[in-house]
Amino acid sequence: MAASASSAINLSIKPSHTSLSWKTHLSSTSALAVSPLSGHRHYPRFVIYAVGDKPTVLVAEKLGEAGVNLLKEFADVDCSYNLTPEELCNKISLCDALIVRSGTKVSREVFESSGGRLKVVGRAGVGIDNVDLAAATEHGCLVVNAPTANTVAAAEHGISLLTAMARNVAQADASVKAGKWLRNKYVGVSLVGKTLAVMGFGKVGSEVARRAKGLGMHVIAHDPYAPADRARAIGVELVSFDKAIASADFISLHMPLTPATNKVLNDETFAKMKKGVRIVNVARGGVIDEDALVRALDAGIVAQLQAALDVFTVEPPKDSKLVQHENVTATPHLGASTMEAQEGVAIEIAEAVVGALNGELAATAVNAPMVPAEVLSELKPFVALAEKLGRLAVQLVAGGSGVKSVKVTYGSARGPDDLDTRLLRAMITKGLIEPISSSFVNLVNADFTAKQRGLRIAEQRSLLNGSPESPLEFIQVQISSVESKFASALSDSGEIRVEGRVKDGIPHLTKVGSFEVDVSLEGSIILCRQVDQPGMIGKVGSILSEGNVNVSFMSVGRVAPRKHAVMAIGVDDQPSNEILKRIGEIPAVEEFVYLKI
Ligand SMILES: NC(=O)C1=CN([C@@H]2O[C@H](COP(=O)(O)OP(=O)(O)OC[C@H]3O[C@@H](n4cnc5c(N)ncnc54)[C@H](O)[C@@H]3O)[C@@H](O)[C@H]2O)C=CC1
Ligand SMILES: O=C(O)C(=O)COP(=O)(O)O
Repeated sequence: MAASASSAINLSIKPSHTSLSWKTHLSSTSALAVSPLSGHRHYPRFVIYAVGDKPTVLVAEKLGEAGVNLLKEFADVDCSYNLTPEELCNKISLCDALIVRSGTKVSREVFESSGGRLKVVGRAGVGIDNVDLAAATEHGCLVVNAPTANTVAAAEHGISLLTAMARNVAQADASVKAGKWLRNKYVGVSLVGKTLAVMGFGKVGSEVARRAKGLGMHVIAHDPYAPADRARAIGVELVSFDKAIASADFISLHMPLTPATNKVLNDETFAKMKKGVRIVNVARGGVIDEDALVRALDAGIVAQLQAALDVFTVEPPKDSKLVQHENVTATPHLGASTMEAQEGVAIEIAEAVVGALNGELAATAVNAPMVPAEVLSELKPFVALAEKLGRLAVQLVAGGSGVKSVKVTYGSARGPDDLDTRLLRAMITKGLIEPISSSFVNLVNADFTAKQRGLRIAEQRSLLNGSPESPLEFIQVQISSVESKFASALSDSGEIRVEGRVKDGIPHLTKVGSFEVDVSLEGSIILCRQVDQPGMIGKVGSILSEGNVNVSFMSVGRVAPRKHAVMAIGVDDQPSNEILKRIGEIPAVEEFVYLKI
């Protein structure tokens, strides 16, 4: 059994508004808390739900036509380019999704201004450094990108800059246009046999490496996370950062901008480079300390240092010293700008955004687990079960208790590595939190919301014998250190315990406390503890039928004949207060609770 846990503060249970019970806990039949999204809850939708019939997608930067057309089949599309930050914040509360490229800052203010409506941000490209991911996650907003369609375009642009810089193409072009003919001034250097250090050996970096090999260069790479066999397959040696920058004639940057890569080329690192090194940056401006680069260029610390830059810390760049420098070749962030890449990126992001708005898990999710499609289809019924068990368990907690600690046990015949529980944990969290708060919980923000509310969820596996055909046999949810409004839901060790299984694709409640029951988790449930005796099912059934409440399922779990029994009754309709009161007044009924699923 493996256990993992998230950290905790305190989750207070408000006075019951989603469940009713008599005898052990008297409360009124106040209105049920129904979120505007609750109509979708019975579907295994993982991430988000579109609000209204047609969602609205704001496309804030130029997107290829094929992508816009694809979006229009599904959504109202508002293509508004060049919005100021204020205009974006004003518009966003009317949008379910936002699509941007690198030119739009999707800041915390954008998420805060959305009033909870913004559910997907699509980045039509790779780098997501212009999106505040922490704020997106806190607001339950999925961020997806289009990570593959512009790889070749960026690699080709890197190679263009490399070759153009080696032969002073940009400078020579400008001088010819200025009426000069300076054949001696613009003598270049050859690429063949020179060492190229590729910094960041991911998709773009490895394509640059492949092309540079074709130009006869000796290619080394630095990437702490790249698999050695991928490098070996292309004939590239992975080396340390210091070795890469010290031995390179050319350095090409292809890592993302992160706290670790911010200004990774600086005064200190420039000083370690070879004389005459040439640097290409098609990644992000922020990986170079631009002031240090200007200093290195000016001081000639590195003789004939040259740089070819497609990206800048601030775009368009404000530092004219850098872009005006004679040894600098500059392009306006054109790496992804080919016709082919832009069409590809537009389709890739439109499909991801539409999928996410339809509640599918996105394969390119940046701030949520990516679950392969085949795993997803297997897990679907268990995802529904997980949410319902969470929802039931929390409704069994007596008002005033603080839920801090939840233990989830997954009963499975599969090996420990064969079950991805992130989705299940998120849905249990959703079930636990939504009935008692106004929070909207989804796969994106489940762990964050749990942590923020002080809800610790420990997961463990119970390895079962038997056929591993199904990913799971049962899920058990236990809430410890709380009082229950239905004492029979407490296990021998004092935790609220509910357990469920999937039968014929439908989630069933199969255990409450120590009592075995079997009731399908659809509609709502009445749990009743009574002294086991003939006629109980009939009595409860006839009271419900007098209230025109349709019973979908009934099951009785008992410890022994004529001793205590728990009756679980599935009902399609919500019984009135009066009907519930009459059930409570049956003399053999010791306690009961009405639970909304
Ligand atoms: N100029 C442009 O228009 C374009 C720029 N880009 C930028 O290029 C960069 C790379 O893109 P992809 O190759 O698609 O991403 P990727 O994720 O496939 O590759 C990035 C690589 O950088 C590595 N890395 C992470 N931290 C590192 C560190 N501290 N030192 C060295 N390597 C590190 C990662 O392990 C990964 O292998 C991104 O910043 C992206 O935004 C991408 C496309 C177009
Ligand atoms: O994909 C990336 O990371 C890029 O930098 C491309 O940016 P763009 O979409 O052209 O603004």
